[in-house]
Amino acid sequence: MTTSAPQSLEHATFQNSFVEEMNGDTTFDNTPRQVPGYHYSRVVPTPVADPRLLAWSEELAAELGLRRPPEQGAAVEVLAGNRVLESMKPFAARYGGHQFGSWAGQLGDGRAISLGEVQAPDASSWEIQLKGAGPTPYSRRADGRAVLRSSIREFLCSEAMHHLGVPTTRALSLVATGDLVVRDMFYNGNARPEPGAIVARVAPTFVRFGNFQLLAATGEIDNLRRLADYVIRRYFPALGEPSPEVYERWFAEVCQRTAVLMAHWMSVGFVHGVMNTDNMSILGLTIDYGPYGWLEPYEPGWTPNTTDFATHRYAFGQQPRIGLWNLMALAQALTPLVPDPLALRPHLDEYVATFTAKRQEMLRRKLGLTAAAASDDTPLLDALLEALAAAQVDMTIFFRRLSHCTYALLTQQAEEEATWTELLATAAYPESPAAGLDQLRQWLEQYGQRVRQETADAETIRNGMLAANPKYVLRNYLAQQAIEAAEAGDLSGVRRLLHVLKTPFDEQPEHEELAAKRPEWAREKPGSATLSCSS
Ligand SMILES: Nc1ncnc2c1ncn2[C@@H]1O[C@H](COP(=O)(O)OP(=O)(O)OP(=O)(O)O)[C@@H](O)[C@H]1O
Ligand SMILES: [Mg+2]
Repeated sequence: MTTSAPQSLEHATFQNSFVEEMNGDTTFDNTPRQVPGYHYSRVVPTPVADPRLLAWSEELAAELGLRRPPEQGAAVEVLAGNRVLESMKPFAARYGGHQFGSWAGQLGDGRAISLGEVQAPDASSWEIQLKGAGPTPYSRRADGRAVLRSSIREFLCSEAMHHLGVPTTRALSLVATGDLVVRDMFYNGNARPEPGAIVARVAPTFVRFGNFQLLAATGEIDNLRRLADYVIRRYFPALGEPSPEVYERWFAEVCQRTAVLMAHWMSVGFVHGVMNTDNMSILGLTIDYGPYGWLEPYEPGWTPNTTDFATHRYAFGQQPRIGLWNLMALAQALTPLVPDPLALRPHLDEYVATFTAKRQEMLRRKLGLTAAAASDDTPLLDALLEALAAAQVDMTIFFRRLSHCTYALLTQQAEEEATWTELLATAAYPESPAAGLDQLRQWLEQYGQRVRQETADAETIRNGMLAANPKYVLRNYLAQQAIEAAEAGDLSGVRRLLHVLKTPFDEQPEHEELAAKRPEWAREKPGSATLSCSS
């Protein structure tokens, strides 16, 4: 793919670096089993009945130099796994992981099948992976498939996160399979057939913490080193040729990237929902859009994942801590590669420092504050997070409105007290505690004093804030409404969200209703307020 004219996917030439450089199980036997000694298993996607293109990411396709295919035809056959190109060597990766804090042993790609890598016009290399493409040796007792509702969620959120500036795997296409998939959505004995779908995901690599963990756990140290060397040479070339010192620097880099990722999630109100170590990208990307959710009322203890209701291990406010826990698990796995395992420890402390600094920097941007040597804003920022948790206002609306209110304050367009009253009324939910709203009002008064010390003009401050506080995020109820319509054959909701979420920082007045607070009906609604891992 070196020509500049976009080409159709079926004419792309794939490279297969993972397959060629790693150790592969080439039995092509999909019997669920342990696959010791290997990094991956060669597999072939299982064809589906009637693949049709439902959605396509124009921006990602442009980056990859690909042309939008028609609804049916050769390219869609590739995106559904019905057609394997000659240059492809599809595989399922072998990995393990800690699930909800417990070591789960071998997991692996049970329904994701990588097709290989394509080279973009800018010479960057991108792996394309089909999620829901059929059984692999890692499917355990499951079917290797994915349903339409979870595939819509993965497709939309991957692209929405990218346009918000959050590091993430991408989604190129959403394809309906024409097959039915049986799922018990809440594991309560109500299994039903649902339409199946496949998302083509795209990332430089999908290697996870769990790939390393499994090799360490089974004592496959040569394979562990080989995987680390592959990842470092291909994805962290600036660190130099692999050596014990380079392994350490690489771990430090993974800590940094994970810290930055956590700061991004906290800044936009994203709750991943299943931060198991098999869902942690070695590149620091958001990976696996399962039972995720977006904070509406600001509640640090909130998670949409019903599987996690007992412990709230992966609740919004826990995420930075879990990032650290997961990095400790990765450090444990990498100890055979470094002479002094204790040498990895300081990088875990650096994770905390990087997260704290990045979080503060992002919060200051959201508030229109520049780092002033004269004032330490830490107490103000900490007090904001406490006040938001006490008031439980809508996070996205609060910050977006604040951008406009700050402008009004600085230009003296409105009286300060009235400005804050309007802001709180706009962002509050019926259940927002009155005492919490008072606390947030007091915080706003302190903030008013602080922001007046900024030297930039009001318009610059407002524009900076508007570029840091999105108007549109993939609210839980909006995704659910689009899914229900899509299941009834109407894809306009999916397409509209895809379109609006491309420019989440723009006003887009014609789409104002997609910026609305969660309606009361959505408060407890399954699929909106609550989700499970059944997908
Ligand atoms: N329907 C399924 N068929 C086979 N394996 C599955 C299925 N659903 C999940 N798995 C496997 O169960 C494990 C944990 O699932 P999890 O929900 O984290 O992943 P996922 O949503 O399938 O995928 P990914 O992490 O690739 O986005 C993984 O090994 C995954 O491949
Ligand atoms: Mg997963």
